[in-house]
Amino acid sequence: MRVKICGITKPEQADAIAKLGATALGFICVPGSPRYVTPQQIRGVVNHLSVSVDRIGVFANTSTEEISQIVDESGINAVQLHSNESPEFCKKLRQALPEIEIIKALRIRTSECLNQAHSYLSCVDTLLLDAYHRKMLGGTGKTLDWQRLQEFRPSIPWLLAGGLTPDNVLDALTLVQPSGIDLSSGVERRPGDKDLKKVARLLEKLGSRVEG
Ligand SMILES: O=C(O)c1ccccc1N[C@@H]1O[C@H](COP(=O)(O)O)[C@@H](O)[C@H]1O
Repeated sequence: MRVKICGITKPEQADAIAKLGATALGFICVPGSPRYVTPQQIRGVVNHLSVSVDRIGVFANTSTEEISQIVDESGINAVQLHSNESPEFCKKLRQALPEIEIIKALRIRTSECLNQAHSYLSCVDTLLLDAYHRKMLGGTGKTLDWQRLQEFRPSIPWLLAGGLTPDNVLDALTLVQPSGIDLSSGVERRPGDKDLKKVARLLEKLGSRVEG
């Protein structure tokens, strides 16, 4: 299982989290988020890494041109689209960045929102489910109704996000079978400042479920 720790801002925390066994680090490229980092800051973190992990940039309604430029400048190898990006936009981005993993986040307000997944299956590599919040795009700490996700088995890999913590992650995983999980506020002291003890506890709880 993939384990993504999102909202990284500090080079030394990124390297420590990767060494603890996380398989992906997430960087918020959404201005206005308290976890926002510039492409140069991401480059600083990526250059500081001593182990190999996926480096995922999180975007919200950003143009393909701007995403391509940030990919070049920062050294990320995956792009997470966390707003209202259409399947057509995802196809255009795939053409612009054929080597880059594209992850489409769906913010789930009602069970019907899960039906949107079908439209993205042929144009992205991975889906991500996050909880809907009226005012915030992400990093909300709000959980999804895992019971209602039991039948969610898309034909492409998917990540479960939304309010996961070291304390509730195993409860979530007894109900749903995602290909990976994504945590931000559940493993931090304050936005952008990760709590390494919480990350260690998370990875300890996951044990052999984490992919090698
Ligand atoms: O974290 C943010 O500030 C953020 C801003 C804009 C879009 C997405 C954002 N974060 C995403 O939120 C989920 C997890 O949040 P949490 O674990 O509930 O705190 C994750 O997918 C992040 O990439």
